Amino acid sequence: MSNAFIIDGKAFAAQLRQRVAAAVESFIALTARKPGLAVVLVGEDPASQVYVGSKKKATVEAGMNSFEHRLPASVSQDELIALVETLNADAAVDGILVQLPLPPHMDDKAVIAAIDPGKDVDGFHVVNAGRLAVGEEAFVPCTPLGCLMLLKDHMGDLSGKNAVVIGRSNIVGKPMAQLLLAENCTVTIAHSRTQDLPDVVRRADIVVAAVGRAEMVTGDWLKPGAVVIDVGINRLEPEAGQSKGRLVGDVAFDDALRHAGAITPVPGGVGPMTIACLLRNTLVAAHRRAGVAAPEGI
Ligand SMILES: Nc1nc(=O)c2c([nH]1)NC[C@@H]1CN(c3ccc(C(=O)N[C@@H](CCC(=O)O)C(=O)O)cc3)C=[N+]21
Repeated sequence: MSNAFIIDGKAFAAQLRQRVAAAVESFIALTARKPGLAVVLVGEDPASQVYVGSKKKATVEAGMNSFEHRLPASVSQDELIALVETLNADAAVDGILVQLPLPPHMDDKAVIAAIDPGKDVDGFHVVNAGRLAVGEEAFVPCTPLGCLMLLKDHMGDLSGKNAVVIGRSNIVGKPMAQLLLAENCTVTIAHSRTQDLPDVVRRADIVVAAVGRAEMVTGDWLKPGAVVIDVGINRLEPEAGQSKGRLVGDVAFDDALRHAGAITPVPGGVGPMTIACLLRNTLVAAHRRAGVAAPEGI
């Protein structure tokens, strides 16, 4: 079989960011204020600092306000929740993102529960998870939303397709399955206890890999022509003479290329879509809070 089509998430994300930036201009013309995203980072995890930095840059490039709050890892959960409550009450803040993971002395669930669901642009609050599950308008977590956009752009109608989601996290696996179900896919959620995982994956027209294990899905697991969305971002050990290891996904990319119909690369696939969807959700939150209709098709 010939090589798979490579789905360019980076290019799609750049276009989405342009559409968001244009809609931000119209929003400002209408309301005389900029949409605002507050990002809260607790502690000094280097990877989290990089992500927060790129979110800030993208937010400002889209014409929105970025409010960054960096707190020491020693901060108490009550102090963090007090900050979230201040942001809930701040009229200039449309979206609130508390960077995960939080330090071990904190309960992610309690902190997320403190976020106003109308400002929960990560879509992690139980109110948004519940709305998604019952088919009401909800903020959808950015990574699965970005995956769905790439799938629909590449495949068109997804009705009746067999989709296998590998991974059952609240952040990716579960909302991804809900979105695919809403698109009329037949959805299987596979996970670490799934029996005969390669056989389960072999039935899939659509494979979304979100397990966090480097290059776990190999080409022989794939039905020929399957569309593969690789959510994993894993850094390998550095090779001799290198300071940084390579970034790889949960799919063995070169191997999968010979079996798949299409596949997202890592980097340059799902990652950039996550940030673009965060801007998109913030734009939508701003419109809802202002009581004006959000533009179609964003
Ligand atoms: N409350 C919260 N919301 C999040 O959305 C959230 C979070 N916490 N914690 C951490 C994860 C991770 N995450 C990524 C975003 C963009 C890339 C991204 O753009 N990656 C680039 C490359 C990055 C690189 O080179 O290191 C790519 O895949 O092409 C990756 C990962 C958002 N997260």
